[in-house]
Amino acid sequence: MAKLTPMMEQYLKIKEEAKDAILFFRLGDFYEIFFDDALTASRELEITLTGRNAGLEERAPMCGVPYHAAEGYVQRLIEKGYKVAICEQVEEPAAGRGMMRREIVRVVTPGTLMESRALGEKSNNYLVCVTSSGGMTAIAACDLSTGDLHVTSAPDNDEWIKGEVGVYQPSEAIGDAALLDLLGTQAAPMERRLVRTPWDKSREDSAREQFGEAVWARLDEERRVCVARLFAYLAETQKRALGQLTKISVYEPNHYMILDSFTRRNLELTETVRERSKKGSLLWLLDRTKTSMGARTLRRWIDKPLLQRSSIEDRLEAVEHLHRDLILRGDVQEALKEIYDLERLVGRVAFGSANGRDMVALRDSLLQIPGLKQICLNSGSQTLSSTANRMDECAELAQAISAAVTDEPPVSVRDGGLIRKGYHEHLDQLREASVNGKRWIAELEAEERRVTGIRSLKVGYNKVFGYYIEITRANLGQLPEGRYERKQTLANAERYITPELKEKESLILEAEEKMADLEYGLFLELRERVAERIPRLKSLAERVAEIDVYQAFAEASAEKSFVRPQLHDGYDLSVDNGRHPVVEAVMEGGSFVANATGLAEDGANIMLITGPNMAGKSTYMRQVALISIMAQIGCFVPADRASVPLLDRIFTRIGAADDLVGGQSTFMVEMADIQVMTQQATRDSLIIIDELGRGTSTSEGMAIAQAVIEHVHESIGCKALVSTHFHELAHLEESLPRLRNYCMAVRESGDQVAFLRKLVAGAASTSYGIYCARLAGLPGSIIDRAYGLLQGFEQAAANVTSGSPESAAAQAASPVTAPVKNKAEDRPIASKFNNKVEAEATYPLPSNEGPDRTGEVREHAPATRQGVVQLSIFGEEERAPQSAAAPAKEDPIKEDPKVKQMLQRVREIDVMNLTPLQAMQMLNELKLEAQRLG
Ligand SMILES: Nc1ncnc2c1ncn2[C@@H]1O[C@H](COP(=O)(O)OP(=O)(O)OP(=O)(O)O)[C@@H](O)[C@H]1O
Repeated sequence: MAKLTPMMEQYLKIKEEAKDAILFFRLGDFYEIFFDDALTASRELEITLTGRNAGLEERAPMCGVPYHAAEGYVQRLIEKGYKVAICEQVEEPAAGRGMMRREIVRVVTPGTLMESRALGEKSNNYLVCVTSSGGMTAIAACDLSTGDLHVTSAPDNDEWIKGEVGVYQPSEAIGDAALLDLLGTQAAPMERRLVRTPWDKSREDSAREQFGEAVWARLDEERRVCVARLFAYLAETQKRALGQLTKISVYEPNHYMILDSFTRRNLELTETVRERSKKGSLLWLLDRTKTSMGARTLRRWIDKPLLQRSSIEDRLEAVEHLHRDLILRGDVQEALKEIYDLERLVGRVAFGSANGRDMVALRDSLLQIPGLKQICLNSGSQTLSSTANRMDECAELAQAISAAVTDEPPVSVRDGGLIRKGYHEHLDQLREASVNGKRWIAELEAEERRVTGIRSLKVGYNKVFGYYIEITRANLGQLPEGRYERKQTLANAERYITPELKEKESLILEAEEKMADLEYGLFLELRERVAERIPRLKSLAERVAEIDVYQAFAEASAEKSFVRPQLHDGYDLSVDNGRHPVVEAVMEGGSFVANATGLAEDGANIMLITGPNMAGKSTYMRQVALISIMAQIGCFVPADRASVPLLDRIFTRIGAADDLVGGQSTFMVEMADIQVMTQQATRDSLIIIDELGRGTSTSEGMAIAQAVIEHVHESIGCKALVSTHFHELAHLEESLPRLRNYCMAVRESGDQVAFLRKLVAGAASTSYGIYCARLAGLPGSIIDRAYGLLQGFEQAAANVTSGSPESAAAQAASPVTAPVKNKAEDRPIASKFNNKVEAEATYPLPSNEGPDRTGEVREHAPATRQGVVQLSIFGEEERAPQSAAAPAKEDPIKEDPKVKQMLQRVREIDVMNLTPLQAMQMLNELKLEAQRLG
């Protein structure tokens, strides 16, 4: 039996502790990686795979990286989603002893990075822990690099978990395995690849000790469970004190507007849908922050709009002052510019990696605080004053750093040059000794040249021999015998020493070594003092970040002509000349067309928007949501005037963001979203659905769309914006009193169509789909063929008889605004719907009039001016004709004998007993008859 070498035995023992990580095993100047880890690492890092005798029959696969370059390699593995365990030698090598002790000193994971290029300056790097207990799910999110720790909980609910975790865009998740699986299927909305580790170890006692009894006592049970597990993970991976974790911010989910991850993406709050880049998002537009802390806070605010009016008003008050007063804004910006990333600094102090330069940066930042505080106190803004009053200047800390640290310290903290003269007496003495020694040596050169007469004689230094006197071979003859001791012979020169020189040398070296040690010790003392003030520094950082976001809002609002929104506790949402802030910003020459919005409790709360492709429907609907979000984060809004209620939630179902996750079809994704919406929307929510009901057959899509709209209207009662290509749904305005039709105006001239981007009352009647296809540059042959086919379809629809092709049947069915299946199904409609059925015919339009008989809009006059026969089958109950439809009913055209005759025909049909196919045939007969009657 082969026997493992002792080193390999040690390796395998340690590897047991870090099974899910790649183990970096320190051997001298290298980290060596063995076995499967070596196969992975050599592949991922593109480093050579070798082998090492392990005492086994075969050599163990091995690869390695030099320890001084390890950070970059670790980094690359983390970015690829691995964890790395760093194993060091934890005792000095000594002769005659057996194996040196080695231990894992830290496990680096994506969610626990402390300092690396992967940490975006302006974004947090979160590790989340998700646990469920007693019917409640708790989520804790921690950014170890800044010391942020948030925790919340809610009754178990998959949608909530996915949405809430999505807010943090974590790079790593731990906790209950089942919950992690849930996150896995929703990986798409996350910014980065999510590394998941099931984790059930808990350290409640140490967590309680860390945050204090008082804080712990206030946490609900499920939140304690979650934090204790998170804490165990951090303790086991970091293996050091976590001084930066001083505070738990506990929040209730219902204190913020709820935005699920799809809505967040659809509205492009922090990244765009297509490129997933910050550029082009709301965050990008508003980010005028001057500090990294401010930038991270802005992102958090955008992700969590507030629901308490007073808190929003406080923010708006500060923004208003900074918006109005240019000088104030300028002063605040100047002060902020000099403030360093205090949060990350605090993280590095706690982690033990802060160096002299960090201290200088901290000092310079702290020196800005009194000035910033004064500016805010004099600003006249209550919010700014109260924030300033809560700012702890930490003046004694700035002083201590100033007194101790030189102005330009080196990167390393081990090699001296850190501590200022006059700070420490013994250090000054050592320095003096070293300086004197060096002066003596400098003088020695001149003196010996004089005595020997050798002008090229020089005193030099190297690491191996120390100080020496060097004389070139040519001058050796001049050197008096026995003056120096020979030390080293070079090709061209001899090097000598003298006892006195060696004496001075040891003085200097000793002093220097002592100085470096002493300086390091003094620096650690200072860092310790900073560490004691971490909680104060962290809350100072929060205040600074807050002020930074206020000025960013003010700056963007001034530049983009936003106005302060009026918030109220009521229902109605009313906006004059609202704009989409980002679309407007990227459009040249101020050509964005502003549009009003009015959604009222006693008027209409559902806007049904029809209109051609490319008309601006999605932009308009997103703009309404963005205005609400901007108001609720405390920013001014892109409008001439906006009066907005507090929305508890925004749901969006917008086509462009369709990520076909987990093999679901577009239609299934849509239906799943709608299901969540119908379940969770309240009266105070806003629903946005773009192109409701697409993705399935026309009649089924339309049927679903109508049913959903009716449900929103009757059962939820919230504000809703719905766009659809089913122009036939416009009739809903007659039966649903709180729904209004709108469309995007279009001007047709010849075969040109101009999109006016103006929202007007009334319904549109064509999609200009083929026209848009032409704009998109499809070949002329395809466009011509499409127009030809369209005509054919329309013709076929008009002539359809029993057994006709399905496509034609679908076309023919399109005017049937009822969930009639177009596949022949023999049950009568009545048995299927089992309720009141009503039939009605509409009549030909006079040729010079658009469908909008009120005459408000002429520009979207449709191409189809023939009459349609409409057969409506309503669900559940008979709906009395609504007042909105009344003018149409009294229309003199209805008195026309031909029309009367048609209406009579329709009323005679026994719709209740028709099968869907029969209904369609009947419909077409009616159409033909209408045509015959002219
Ligand atoms: N109010 C506006 N003013 C100026 N340009 C606008 C406006 N609204 C939209 N646009 C421009 O029109 C383009 C199309 O807008 P949008 O995507 O909203 O159309 P849509 O009606 O939803 O189209 P589709 O039905 O094809 O999705 C946008 O990319 C934008 O550049």
